[in-house]
Amino acid sequence: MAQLILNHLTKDFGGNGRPAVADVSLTLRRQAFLALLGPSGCGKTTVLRMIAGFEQPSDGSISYGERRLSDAGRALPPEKRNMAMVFQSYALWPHMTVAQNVGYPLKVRGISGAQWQMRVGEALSLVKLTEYAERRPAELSGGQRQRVALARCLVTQPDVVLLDEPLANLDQHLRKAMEETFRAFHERSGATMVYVTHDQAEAMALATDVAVMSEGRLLQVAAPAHIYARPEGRVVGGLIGRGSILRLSLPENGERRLDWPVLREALGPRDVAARAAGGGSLADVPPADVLVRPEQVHRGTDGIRMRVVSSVFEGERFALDLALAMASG
Ligand SMILES: Nc1ncnc2c1ncn2[C@@H]1O[C@H](COP(=O)(O)OP(=O)(O)OP(=O)(O)O)[C@@H](O)[C@H]1O
Repeated sequence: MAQLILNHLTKDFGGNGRPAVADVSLTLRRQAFLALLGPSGCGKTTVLRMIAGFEQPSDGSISYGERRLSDAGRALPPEKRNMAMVFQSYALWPHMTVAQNVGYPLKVRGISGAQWQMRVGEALSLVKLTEYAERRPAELSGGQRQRVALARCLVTQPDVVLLDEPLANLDQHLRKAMEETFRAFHERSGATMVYVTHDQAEAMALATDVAVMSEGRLLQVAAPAHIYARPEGRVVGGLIGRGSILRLSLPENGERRLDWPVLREALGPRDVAARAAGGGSLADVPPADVLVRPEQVHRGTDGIRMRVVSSVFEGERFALDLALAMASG
């Protein structure tokens, strides 16, 4: 089965700073749904644009199965890649009806008549817009417009669908509903999807794989549950899920997962922590980053004292911001 392969992909726009994308390698199996996540300016859109063929790599290559799509020497034009891209701005033709917008890529490919009707009808039905076929984009809500853009993508039966923050312009409620549409779209189309987002909750909800980038580099790629449980380093730990990262001197026992007694001692006075290390002093042990998730914090008699800095009502629960006596967060 064909795979999308990024091999040491690099893009340098020629400024004085670091490359926009630096040495990114990634293999995506067919039907994977990759969420590309990271802070603003980390290179997500540039990766997407290179896959689509709108930018040429400065180094490295992109292949789909055996087929080389681009490298620093040559690049297959976007229309020859059998990919489709969905933008934040929808990019619909205002003078065309919904059906004409959806069917436009078929028309460009010379498909008309009954075949055109059937494929447009199927695509509209999938995004639940059959009744809106004759409307114009101006007569639709933001969510409906985005569904038209998705349907237009679906009719071409692309191998790869590239989505650049497709829900960024929608309100929270609509985003949730659209996540369902994306899931159905993914199942139905069987395409490989690459989805750029700032929103880690959205990424976790939709993706089969999450890739985190920072400053042009790929930091970690893993399934959502894995990256949540075992983020590599401060940047990924800070981006994925909620939690606090504490800097603590810990006894070196090679364990990544800490039992509460060990953590309690590390949070306590230094001489107690030193005992946990086997009698030596922890003063020389370089501090390590310890990620604590909200669901791992329990109230009990065996605990340590914390101060409630703030309490925010979130519907089914309160979110408390807690401060330790010795560390912030
Ligand atoms: N055409 C260009 N010419 C020069 N520099 C560019 C160009 N496109 C992007 N860059 C730079 O490359 C870096 C990465 O940009 P990119 O748009 O890929 O980031 P991003 O992660 O998608 O950001 P955001 O989440 O804000 O959209 C940025 O520093 C940006 O200024």
